[in-house]
Amino acid sequence: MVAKNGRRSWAEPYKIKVVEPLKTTTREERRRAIEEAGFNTFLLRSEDVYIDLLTDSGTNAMSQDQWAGMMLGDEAYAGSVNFYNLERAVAEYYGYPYLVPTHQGRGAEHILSQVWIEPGDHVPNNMYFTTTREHQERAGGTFVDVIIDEAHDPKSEHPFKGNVDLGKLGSLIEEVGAEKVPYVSVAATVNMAGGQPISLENLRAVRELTRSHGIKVVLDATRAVENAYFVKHREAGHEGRTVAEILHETCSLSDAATVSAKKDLLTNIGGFLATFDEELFEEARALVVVYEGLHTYGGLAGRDLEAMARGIVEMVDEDYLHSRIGQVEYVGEKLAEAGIPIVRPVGGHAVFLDAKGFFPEMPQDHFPAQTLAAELYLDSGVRAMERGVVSAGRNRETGEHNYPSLELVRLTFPRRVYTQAHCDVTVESVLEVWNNRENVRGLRMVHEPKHLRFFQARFERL
Ligand SMILES: Cc1ncc(COP(=O)(O)O)c(C=O)c1O
Ligand SMILES: N[C@@H](Cc1ccc(O)cc1)C(=O)O
Repeated sequence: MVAKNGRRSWAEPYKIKVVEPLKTTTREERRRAIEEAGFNTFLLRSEDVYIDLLTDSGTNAMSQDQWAGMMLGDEAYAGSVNFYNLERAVAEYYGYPYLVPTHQGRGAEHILSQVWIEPGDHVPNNMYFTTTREHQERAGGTFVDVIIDEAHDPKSEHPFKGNVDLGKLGSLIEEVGAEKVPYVSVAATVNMAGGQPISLENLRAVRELTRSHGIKVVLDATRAVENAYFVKHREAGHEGRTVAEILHETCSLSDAATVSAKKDLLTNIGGFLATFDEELFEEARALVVVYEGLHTYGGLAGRDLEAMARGIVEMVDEDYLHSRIGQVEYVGEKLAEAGIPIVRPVGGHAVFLDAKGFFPEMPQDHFPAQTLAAELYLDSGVRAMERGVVSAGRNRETGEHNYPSLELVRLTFPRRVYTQAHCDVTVESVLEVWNNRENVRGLRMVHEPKHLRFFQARFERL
């Protein structure tokens, strides 16, 4: 990868002005902390964490321009100037003329699902995302996975593992009837598959196929900028375009988008639903006041809306993106060189460790990925996230665990936060756990919440 100015290095195009001290802990302190947390990294206190790779969501470092914008927050209940700044930025960079702000991504998913899904409908997705599927099912829909098979294979080097399998989509429409498919839910990039992109060619084909049936396309554009970066660098014919142009075209192939602004937009909170569809806009505006707040703030402060508006301008800066994706790739390549099983190719926001590769003998209901995340924390205080059977939850009909083929641990990189030395410490710790993997026992679940269980489930050692 070569940056705009011809640099090969992914060195950061910014310098550090404010620092937040990190605490280091002893192994004994970490043992106590992870036991108290029921071996669930979501239940650790962040002050007990050294390098926090739990998520890239809301954990970004804002720029001086964003912080300056925070001081210009217009905290009016209605018609804040910051809302109009955001509306303008969304229209310019994403292309959608209609905007409904929400407190974060799942607020937008909730409203969209309530408006467009009827009980008995089927909603095809390029793999599931936890909150997206939850809202689709709560609205009475049935989630259907239509991603290509390669996405379920950690070793496949397919450059666009986020692609929709048009055969699977076509069969679903034939089987249940187009009137039972309100929209196709397309994520760019696909979080649970390893931060993998969808190609523009595939998205265009999805658009063609659905148009003839009157089925809408909804983009989960949470990491659509990172997706556009991959399109530029991996898809033939796009190398000469800007990421901003590719983002615009991506959105133009959808009817609406839900966005968690806590990722691409380089903020700590926020989200929105944006659309070309005036009818959806009217209905969403009517619902947002019930669940989130008035339609010009959607549960956010004026200053948050301003940080989002300014983040939109920064997110398409290609030197920034080169460094952001380059950092994740650096960690992935170091791990791969050392023979650690990871999801290939390395995705946009995270490196995913293949827990089945670490513990090939461990049954999936002993929670290999949950176990691996706990071991990593114990070793160094690096916090990662389980993305396997715990995250997949239970089948609503049979009550059995859903057993996903991917049993992963996600090392997720906040934007503009950690240095190369932090990356090196992380790699060393993964290698240490890898070298000691034979002595590790799995876990038993002792507390299981009803919804999105991975957030609060508790475990004990077997
Ligand atoms: C792909 C994707 N969609 C939707 C969401 C939901 O966003 P939020 O956490 O802001 O509610 C997230 C993260 O949660 C995500 O990664
Ligand atoms: N979207 C965020 C936060 C989140 C994490 C896990 C979830 O299953 C849901 C939301 C992320 O991917 O990190």
